[in-house]
Amino acid sequence: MIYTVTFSPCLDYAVWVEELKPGQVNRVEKENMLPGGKGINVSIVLNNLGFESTALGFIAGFTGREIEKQIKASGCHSDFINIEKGNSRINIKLKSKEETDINGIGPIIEAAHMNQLFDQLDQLKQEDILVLAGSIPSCVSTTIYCDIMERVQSKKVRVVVDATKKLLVNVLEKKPFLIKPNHHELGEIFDVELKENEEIIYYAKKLQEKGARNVLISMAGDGAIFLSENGDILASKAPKGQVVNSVGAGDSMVAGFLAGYLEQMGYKNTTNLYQYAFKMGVATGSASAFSNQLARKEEVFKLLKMI
Ligand SMILES: Nc1ncnc2c1ncn2[C@@H]1O[C@H](COP(=O)(O)OP(=O)(O)OP(=O)(O)O)[C@@H](O)[C@H]1O
Ligand SMILES: O=P(O)(O)OC[C@@]1(O)O[C@H](CO)[C@@H](O)[C@@H]1O
Repeated sequence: MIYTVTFSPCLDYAVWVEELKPGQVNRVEKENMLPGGKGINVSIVLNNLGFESTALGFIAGFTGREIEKQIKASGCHSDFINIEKGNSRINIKLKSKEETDINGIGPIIEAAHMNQLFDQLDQLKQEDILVLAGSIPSCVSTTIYCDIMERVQSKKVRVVVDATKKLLVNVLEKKPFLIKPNHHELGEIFDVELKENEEIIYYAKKLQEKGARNVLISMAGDGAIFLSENGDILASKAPKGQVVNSVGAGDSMVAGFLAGYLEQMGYKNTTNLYQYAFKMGVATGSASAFSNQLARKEEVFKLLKMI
């Protein structure tokens, strides 16, 4: 079974404004509101690709109820922990000449809520996959993903981490199965700005040396680079297309990678295991970027042929 954990789920309120005029009243041309948060996006895309998962995490208030309702309606399993005070975030995704994100704060997670999550994680079984993705509220320690990995360590759970800065660096010693920073986030860790593939590979290797088994670096419209635990280094350009909404492209990439990996494992085909998973990741990320909603199977397989 695959489990995703989103500490701070949200409603993503995407608005399209032809020309944004700061300091004035702007009227939107188009809008939509979808459940979001990185782990939740991974669960939704896995479901679109035909893989079951359960979305875990913390929700609160009327926004939390809407997130849960929409996730259920999409056919995903969820088992959220309810926080009594506050509301889950509404994150604004402003589409104009540039894409601007304004992400909310979200409710306070207390020790009792955290214990509930640990109780859920104790139910994980040997060989399950656990995706820890997204930011954490400031009341939670940046060792939390590492603490979770420690809790499930004896079960050989394959853990995927999509996080930034210390939250990501702190898990490396626990040998996560996969990490997926984008190239800006990779640069941020080492306080450098990364442009060339050679530089990106150099710093991605450093994360591998610190413990990550597989490292996937996404580069938005420039594609992605992958360093496998077998020592292979793969690079792919992103397929060309019309970008509609790239929110969740990175999460879709994680879901596509896992779907590709599990598909090949199902066929007991380990020869091109990571190559196929990587291609599926790129295709799924781009399928999300080229669409108003998260990637769907048909679009993914169309793009896969172009990679
Ligand atoms: N403009 C684009 N054109 C084509 N493909 C794209 C574009 N943006 C994203 N993608 C695809 O999605 C993948 C992941 O994108 P990106 O690097 O933006 O992830 P991210 O920064 O983690 O995004 P997010 O946090 O919004 O999920 C890319 O490697 C690429 O395959
Ligand atoms: O604030 P975080 O947790 O880092 O990111 C949250 C978020 O930007 O990530 C997803 C896209 O990856 C969106 O659905 C959501 O709004």
